[in-house]
Amino acid sequence: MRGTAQVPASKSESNRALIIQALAEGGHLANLSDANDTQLMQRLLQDSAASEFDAEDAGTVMRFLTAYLAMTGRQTEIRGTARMHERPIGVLVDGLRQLGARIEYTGQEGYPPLRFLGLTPQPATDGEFAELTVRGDISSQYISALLMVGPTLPQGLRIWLTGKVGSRPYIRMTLALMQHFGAQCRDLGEVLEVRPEPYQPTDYTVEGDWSAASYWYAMVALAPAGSHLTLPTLRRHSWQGDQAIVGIMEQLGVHTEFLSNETVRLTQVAPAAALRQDFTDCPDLAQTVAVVAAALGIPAEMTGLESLRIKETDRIAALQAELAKFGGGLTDEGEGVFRVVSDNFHVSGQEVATYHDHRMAMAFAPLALHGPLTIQAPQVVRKSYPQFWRELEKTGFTTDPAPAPVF
Ligand SMILES: O=C(O)C1=C[C@@H](OP(=O)(O)O)[C@@H](O)[C@H](O)C1
Ligand SMILES: C=C(OP(=O)(O)O)C(=O)O
Repeated sequence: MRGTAQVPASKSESNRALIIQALAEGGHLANLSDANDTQLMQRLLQDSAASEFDAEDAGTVMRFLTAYLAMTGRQTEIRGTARMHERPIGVLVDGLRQLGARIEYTGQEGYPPLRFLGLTPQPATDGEFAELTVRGDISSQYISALLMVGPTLPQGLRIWLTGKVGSRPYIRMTLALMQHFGAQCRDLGEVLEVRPEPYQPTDYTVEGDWSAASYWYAMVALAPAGSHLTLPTLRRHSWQGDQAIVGIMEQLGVHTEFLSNETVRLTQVAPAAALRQDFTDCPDLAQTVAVVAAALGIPAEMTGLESLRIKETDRIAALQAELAKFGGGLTDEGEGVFRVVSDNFHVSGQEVATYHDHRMAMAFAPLALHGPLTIQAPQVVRKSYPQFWRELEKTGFTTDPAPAPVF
């Protein structure tokens, strides 16, 4: 395996930049992601008069747009796919209600769909900021959503975080982008503060997506000796926590060299005998790492996987079912510890179910380096990486059917 693979622009950065741009009422965004999640966010933000918004299966769209619609006082509704209606949103709705938003659940309490009935201006509190206490152990997206509307509130916002905070780097990314657009905000650990200073229209160029890059790392890890790959657009000084893939993959046999501040070259090194990794900060890397460790027969202990059960699918159950087809597994050792096991791992024409989850398709695809396999519903990749199958073909894989333009 040799060559260059293009990764998409970061969907997390793109979707934050779009919300902030809408609140800043200006600024040019370059290199927005072609991910469906981003294209969707862009379309919905342009459709300001819609009586109903469909966030489809995009968590960031559902959560960020909910805060945006609520705090701009819109009277409208938001819904999503059947799976989205199983992904909780109560923590965010509670926070927005405390800030004066009138929101109703039109289905099950605590879950989308939602109806927005307008905004009741809140009397100024004694303190400097409007204050919220928000638990951080379900999704960081609620916290990012609240932070981004913070500059528009008359008193700004102070958020006290409680519980184990997952996906922290995504909160830092939110604050960094807000600051880029002129917001005055501070990360004090358990407390996050946003001053009531408006955003300034500012330009921003979105960086390449480190979560998407993880699948190329997986391919280099599983490729024949002597393989190497170049990935442009990945920033050395990134706001994305999923850059953690650099350190994790070093242990799984992939070395990263920064050819410049925006290009990496991946080469092979000897892998470690075992891996222990906490995914609290980088949950989207878990599937990639589990599959590679199983395929290489490297015992891996994985922790911090709590949020995986409420993503596009129950990713723990999906990994367990699909790894088993190859002679691998993910065993629940209790107290939040999962172990990747593999016994005579072999790839010989198995069919991988993808559970409406782009990351299931992309995490299992690299196994094709060890034998033929079928990925069901390959179009799921459009959520974050529509060109994925095309890029695979460019680096020497053969897919049947060949990637269609819709991919
Ligand atoms: O804010 C974001 O852009 C994201 C935060 C993470 O979600 P959680 O905070 O729910 O873990 C991550 O899994 C998701 O893909 C994108
Ligand atoms: C969990 C993900 O996305 P979201 O929560 O935004 O749907 C993901 O992209 O892996």
